[in-house]
Amino acid sequence: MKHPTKTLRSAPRFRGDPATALVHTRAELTPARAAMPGSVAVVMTMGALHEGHRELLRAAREQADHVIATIFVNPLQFGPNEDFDRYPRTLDADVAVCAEAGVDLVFAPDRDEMYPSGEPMVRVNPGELGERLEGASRPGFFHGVLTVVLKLLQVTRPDLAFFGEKDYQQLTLVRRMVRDLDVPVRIVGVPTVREPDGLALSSRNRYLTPAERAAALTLSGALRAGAEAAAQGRDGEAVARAAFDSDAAKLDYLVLTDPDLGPPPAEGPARLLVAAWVGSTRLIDNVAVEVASST
Ligand SMILES: Nc1ncnc2c1ncn2[C@@H]1O[C@H](COP(=O)(O)OP(=O)(O)OP(=O)(O)O)[C@@H](O)[C@H]1O
Ligand SMILES: CC(C)(CO)[C@@H](O)C(=O)[O-]
Ligand code: BAL
Repeated sequence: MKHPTKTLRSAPRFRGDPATALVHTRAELTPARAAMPGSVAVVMTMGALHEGHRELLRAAREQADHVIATIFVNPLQFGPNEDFDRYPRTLDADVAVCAEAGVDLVFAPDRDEMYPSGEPMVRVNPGELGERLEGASRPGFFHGVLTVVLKLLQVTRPDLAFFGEKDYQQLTLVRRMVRDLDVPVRIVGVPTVREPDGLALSSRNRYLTPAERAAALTLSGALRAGAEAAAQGRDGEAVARAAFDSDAAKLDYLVLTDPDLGPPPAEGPARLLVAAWVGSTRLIDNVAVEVASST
């Protein structure tokens, strides 16, 4: 069911849709945001929207009076040899998804709008957690992510902001940033949406050939095996490594941690995380684990 939305009179309508406005500049965003009474949620994306993003939008729609979606492929978080140029850009389809999900306002700035002075001199430092896992393979990645997340929080001024657990380290660091820097917003994590066969939805899945799509199942398969083993008191990380098919994909990391990405607990809630290359595509995934004591 489409949730009712309140019309914002001060912003241009997307293709005449009465409920969803599309804006590209802060000058347009500011009055449209100011015209939103009640609570506001933001869902930040890089576009190429899929069912995972739809779940974030649904959760936001349920928990706030108004929803703002942002669509911006942030150059600051891409390394020099990464896929910034290749990243899918499907704005028309994305705005249609947002309209269908009952989003009030889509903010889709270009690079100059977000970074009018070029590369920002001042950036958010994610600390040592930003150097591990994703940060080890993608130097500067979390500086870029947290900087743009903070900027988008400043311009949208939401009460709630929704992030997917698929990017678990990102979610963890956004929570830390908000706490450490006293940003007045509540961060809401949304469980990972998967294909029926277990593959975590990701915009980068579009890069996969059919053979690579099949090979990519080794990520979720290994996590499942590891989680089951840990729940039975066995070494979840070791079992997951053994289950990972290194002919199908090239492993980057596969680690068991505590829920805050610290050392793994002997017992209780934990997280198992994986990153791997499938052909030229780098994919990540993770699951919640309940470690049973081995004694
Ligand atoms: N399968 C998913 N389930 C839940 N949330 C998701 C899923 N995929 C992405 N998200 C969330 O959507 C938000 C926007 O992510 P983004 O636009 O980068 O999509 P993505 O699929 O993660 O792309 P990429 O393939 O580049 O990693 C993030 O908070 C991300 O965690
Ligand atoms: C949070 C985010 C939109 C910042 O560019 C991006 O990292 C993403 O899509 O997960
Ligand atoms: N999905 C997180 C953003 C990125 O991988 O660049």
